[in-house]
Amino acid sequence: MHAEGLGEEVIKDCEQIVHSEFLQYYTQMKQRCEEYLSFLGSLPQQLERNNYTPGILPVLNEQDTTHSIRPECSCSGHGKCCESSNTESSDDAGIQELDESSDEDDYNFCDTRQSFSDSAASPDMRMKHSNSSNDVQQYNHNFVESRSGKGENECLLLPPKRRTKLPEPVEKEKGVSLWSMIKDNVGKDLTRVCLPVYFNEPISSLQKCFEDLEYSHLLDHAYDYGLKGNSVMRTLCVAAFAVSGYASSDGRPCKPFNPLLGETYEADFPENGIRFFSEKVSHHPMVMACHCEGRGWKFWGESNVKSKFWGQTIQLDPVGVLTLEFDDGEIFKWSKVTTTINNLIIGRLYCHHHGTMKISGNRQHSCKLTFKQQSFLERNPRQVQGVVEDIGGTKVATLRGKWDESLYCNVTNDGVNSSAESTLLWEKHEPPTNPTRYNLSSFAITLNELTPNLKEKLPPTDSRLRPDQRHLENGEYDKANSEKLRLETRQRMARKMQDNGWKPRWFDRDTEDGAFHYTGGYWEAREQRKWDGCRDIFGELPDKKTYPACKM
Ligand SMILES: CC(C)CCC[C@@H](C)[C@H]1CC[C@H]2[C@@H]3CC=C4C[C@@H](O)CC[C@]4(C)[C@H]3CC[C@]12C
Repeated sequence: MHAEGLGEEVIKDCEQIVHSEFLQYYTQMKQRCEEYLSFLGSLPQQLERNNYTPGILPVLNEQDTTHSIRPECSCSGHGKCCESSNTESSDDAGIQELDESSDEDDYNFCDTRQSFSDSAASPDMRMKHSNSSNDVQQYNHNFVESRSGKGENECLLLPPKRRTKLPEPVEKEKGVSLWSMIKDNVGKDLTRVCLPVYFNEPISSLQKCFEDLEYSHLLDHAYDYGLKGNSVMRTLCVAAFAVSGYASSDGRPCKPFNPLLGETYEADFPENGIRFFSEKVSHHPMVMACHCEGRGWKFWGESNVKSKFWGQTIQLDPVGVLTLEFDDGEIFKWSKVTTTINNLIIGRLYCHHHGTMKISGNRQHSCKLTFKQQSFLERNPRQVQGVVEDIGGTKVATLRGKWDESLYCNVTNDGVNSSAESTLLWEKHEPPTNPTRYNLSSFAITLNELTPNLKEKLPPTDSRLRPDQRHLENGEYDKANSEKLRLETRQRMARKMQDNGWKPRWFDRDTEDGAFHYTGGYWEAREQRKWDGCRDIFGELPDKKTYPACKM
């Protein structure tokens, strides 16, 4: 370059660029090697677990790819935390249905076909922050990229190929206005109004719970940071994870399906190193319990929202605590903040999240996050701010960003900012290239996929087998509506079943109003396709003779 007459400064710049690109490449390769090594390390166990004949390798690029997560459950973390949440709103990984009390029970279904303008979801493109490129940020970027589907084919783990779009709708969309549905119910509790399927998205609330784990890699980072003794970064990553669960709620105007009592959902995502399971454990009140195992951590909780209808808005206050336990014994607990759904009657329906979330750890650090209340004149809505404090209450790090965009942190030393530059902790994935009318994220698009291979392995209770939801996904609206009505008739028996002592199949609780915890055994039962006690909840109503057999 000297010989070509280039100036010293230009040469330095070039060196810098080459150096930073090399560093980026190096980090990426290191990451991939680590994943590959951990995968290789887990192979003998997997082969043993799956009884593969020696010499015959399992097929890896299928939906049911096995991975290195221990199947057993540990709920030892319950109640160990030094402090629990201070928010009255709370909840689990989760998500639940708007209709908390009687959902579609006393339905007054009317099939008015007018304009369904509210749901014209348009995924808005947001400005990307082009900020500092330090190691953590780069590491996160690479990680996000290798998991976001872009780098899918290069990934050494050969993850199952997941779909990138929903099926083309069979029928033309029907237009129905929400106002036409609720105008005859003014003064009644809107949550009790039964809506036709056009207001639903083809996702059940159990699947929606799993959406909170889209950015589970943050927990993998948190685990690694903790092992290296960096407790502040661990706490920051946990906080980023807790916020990231809200990202997919942006611009989603439709209602998830309310699962039937005993409905379940499994998500085996070896490419993310996680295995998730959830069950609807109570209909009155509506509660879903979930349990997820990742690399070095477990996450569990239950979701249950208390809703208040204010006319043009609905306020949802989640109830329940989420627990995250790392394999080294560190535990964090938190509760979700309040969600308000706005513009129910006029305008574009949207929701916002507000309140304080206290993430309490049982060791050195805890974090307090504030989801700012949205004001009418707010120029910068959806903001989240937070502080990480040590046990003595000293502020050691701050966090800021937006729940629908990204989060940055600043670690402070002795109360002084150690660097003026913020570090990117988390950034929302790009919207899908094939947008859906429900505005689902790329991750959400994959959740209801049912391959023939997976179908064979599922229990009869899995959300993917729910016929009305499947019809909606296929754009068969009339069939979806009639199946929805049939299942709602069935659902009306749920209260009776619960009163008669119905018990969830995979979760249990110590006291009548205690927290549900996973009793284990789902993945083991799946290996043997032994679905004892799992009824065909989506089939025709059982006749009187067989009815008492349903675990009453
Ligand atoms: C009347 C109908 C059409 C309105 C549609 C309402 C949609 C937007 C509502 C229905 C149920 C709601 C969800 C219910 C519960 C939770 C859990 C909470 O911790 C985060 C928000 C979240 C995930 C809500 C997001 C908004 C939601 C999906």
